[in-house]
Formats: sequence, structure tokens, C-alpha cells
Amino acid sequence: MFCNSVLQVYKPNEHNRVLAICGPGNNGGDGLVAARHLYHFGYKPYVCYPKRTPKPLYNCLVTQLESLSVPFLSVEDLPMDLSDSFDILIDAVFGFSFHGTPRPPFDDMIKKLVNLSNPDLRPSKSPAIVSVDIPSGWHVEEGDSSGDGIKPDMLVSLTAPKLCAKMFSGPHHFLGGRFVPPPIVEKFKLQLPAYPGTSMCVRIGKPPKVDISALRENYISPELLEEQVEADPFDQFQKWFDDAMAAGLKEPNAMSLSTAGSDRNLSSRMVLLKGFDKEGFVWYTNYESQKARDISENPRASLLFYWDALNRQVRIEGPVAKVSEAESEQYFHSRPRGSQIGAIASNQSSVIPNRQYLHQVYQDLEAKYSGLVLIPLLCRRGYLMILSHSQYLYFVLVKSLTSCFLL
Ligand SMILES: NC(=O)C1=CN([C@@H]2O[C@H](COP(=O)(O)OP(=O)(O)OC[C@H]3O[C@@H](n4cnc5c(N)ncnc54)[C@H](O)[C@@H]3O)[C@@H](O)[C@H]2O)[C@@H](O)CC1
Repeated sequence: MFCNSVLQVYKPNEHNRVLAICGPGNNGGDGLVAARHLYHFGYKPYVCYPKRTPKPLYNCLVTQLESLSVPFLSVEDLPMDLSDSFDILIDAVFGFSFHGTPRPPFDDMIKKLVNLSNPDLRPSKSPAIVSVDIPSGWHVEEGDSSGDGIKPDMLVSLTAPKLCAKMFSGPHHFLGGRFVPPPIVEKFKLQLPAYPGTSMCVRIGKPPKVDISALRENYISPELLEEQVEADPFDQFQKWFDDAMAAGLKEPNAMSLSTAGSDRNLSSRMVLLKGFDKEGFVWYTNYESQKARDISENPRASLLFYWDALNRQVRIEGPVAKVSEAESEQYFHSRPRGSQIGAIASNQSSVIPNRQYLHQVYQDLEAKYSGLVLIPLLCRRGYLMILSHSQYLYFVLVKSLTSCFLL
């Protein structure tokens, strides 16, 4: 969970050299685990663990790191200027059981971290300091009361932020440790944030200001060669769609649909592909929606699939035609009953007086159709299909955002 937080902020291709400075207690143990996990995430970790804890668990953590050939540095081995040698410093010296003033050898190590995190003394290219649970030397509740302590760039609180976290002013605050037993939550009246999806960590606190121009990704995937591309664009699409399914992507059938009416104003929105074969690609919409109105005036559209995790996108452009009423009907009745009523209740792209109005229409329709097995598909609310003649289709397959093939 600690490493997942680090990974979200500092990518291993840009911040590769990590020094985990580990103290004698459990906070130091967390540092040892972090070094091992970061190794597996593609970082190059080093560990400084001057006062080893002679407990079996800690011996195992050390053995695991040694078996990965992670170098252990003594305090004397550490370079004078840590900023030259490391991109990330993991501050795992002390956590919530620290008290008093740091004793040697940790006093000097903490001083180094303090200097490196002092905005006035900080070198122009200094490593990011990431503290585990509590910045070392801070009091668990009072925090950095003197104001002279470590000012980390990132703090990963464990289980729940300790009181001192209120004094953390760095740009990245995460919480890790998702599985808190409900009796503990109740006992300590914890108000924990929701963790996204299956994530083991969650960003808390204010999101940092982002320099959008500096956001970049390195797209790493095998080259796409001409001979690997199917001659028939539908076959190629099927292949890539299968890949997207196999990769477990969320809604691989989500696609951006762009249309322009007679006024030539373009608009795009995400819709779901509901089928495709050599006749074309099918999606459904309300005939009174803006997209349907655009298509009635200008029966052409552009579809864009973007499969982020595969570094792939597919553009499809061409003419649009309606599917038969029977097909519309069949699809409509395949939807859950609530969605059928919802589709009839909402006059897409039209202004409604208020939210209550929509709820009322929905309830009225529910009552009206309660005795009917099949809810009638009103003809004003039909569905559309795209691209009925393959020779008019224009496919652009883009992989790694570098190779581009027109089919
Ligand atoms: N729910 C949580 O919050 C969890 C916390 N864990 C970690 O465990 C930490 C707490 O672990 P511990 O209770 O072992 O304590 P710490 O790791 O905070 O430190 C205790 C050690 O530091 C030494 N020490 C204390 N004051 C010192 C001083 N002034 N100079 C030199 N040495 C000093 C003690 O002798 C002891 O060896 C947390 O901060 C966190 O990192 C996790 O491992 C498990 C879950």
C-alpha cells in the first residue's frame, strides 16, 4: 500500500534510485518492506538499517532483501550529499512510538533529511522525501512543534492519519491500509475515506497543483508491424477487441461518438457499442437526442475507441443508417426493465422543469406498465446504427500512439 502510493506520484523511470532509511522499530520494518516492493515495481532500492532488530520477522525481511541483492549501506557508506545519489528517500526511521530527541546514529540521519527538506537549504535537484506514517522526529500528536523538523514531500499515513498529519503541508498525502476491521473503526470512531476500486491506498488532503504541460507517459509496448495488421479492418478490430476483453478493461465497448448537424457544429459523447459485424457497428440512442438529430441532418459519424492499458486507439468514420424496427425492439426488450422505463421517461437533450418532474414521470410510467410483460417501444424512441457498407468505412488503428495504419 505504501509502494502503490509512491508509484502514483514518482514513476520508476524518472525516480529510480531509492534509499530506505530504516529505524529500529516497526516503522523501520515498514521501510524494509517498502524497499522490497519498490524493487519489484522497477525501482533500484538501497537500504540503510543501522540498528537491526533481532526478531525473526525482521531477520526475514533482511534476508528477502539480500536475496534480491538489494545493497545495505552503513551510515559511514552514505554519501555526504544524498541528493546526488538518490531520487527518493524513504523516511522510515521513527513512527508513532518516537519520543524525546533522536539519539545517534539517527540524529545525524534525521538532520540530513531536515536539511534536504528545508526550502531555504534545499539543492535545486533534491530527492523526494517520502515519510512512512509519521515524519521521523515528529511527535505523534503535536507533530513538528519546533518547526525545525522534516518537511516531507509525501506522507503515507497507515490505517488512519495520526493527529500530527494535520501539520503536514507537502503536496502528496496518501492513506494506506484498507482493511480496517469494523470493530476498530467503531471503537476509534474513524472516518475513513472510500478507497477507489480495489486500490490499497487513497490520496487524501488537497490535490497538488498540476503542471499539465509536464504530464507525460512513456508508451511501452511491442512495435506494430505492417505484416501484423489484418487486411480486413473488421478482422483487425475483432482481434483488438478480443485483446481489450482479455485484458479485463472496464467497458472496452465504450466509444466516443462524434456527430455534426447541418450547422456543422461538432459534438462528441461516450456511448456503448452494442454489436458489430461486417455490416457495421451498432449503438442505440433516442431519436430525439442531439446525436440523432445531427445524424438525421448529416448521416455520418466518427467513432473512437481508446484502450489506455493497451496503448491502442481505433478511429472509425463513415455513414450512418437506422437499424430495423425489429432490431431496435429486440435490443430495447433485452435491457433491464428499469432502463426501459428510464429510456422512455427521459426526453434526451430536452429541458425539464426540475429533478422531481423526472422522478414523477418515471413513477407514473412504472405504474402504467406494471401489468405488462413487454413495455412498448414507442416509435419516436427508436435506435440508430452506423456504417452499413464496409467499403465506406475508414479505419485508423493507432498503437503505442506512434504506429498508425489506415484500413
Ligand atoms: N496501524 C498503524 O498505524 C500501523 C503502524 N505500523 C508502523 O509501526 C510504527 C510504530 O512502530 P513502533 O511502535 O515499533 O515504533 P517506532 O517505529 O515509531 O519506533 C520505536 C523504536 O524507536 C526507538 N526510539 C524511540 N524514541 C527514540 C529516540 N528519541 N531516539 C532513538 N530511538 C528512539 C525505540 O527504542 C524503538 O526501538 C508506525 O508508525 C508505523 O510505521 C505498521 O507496521 C502496522 C500498522
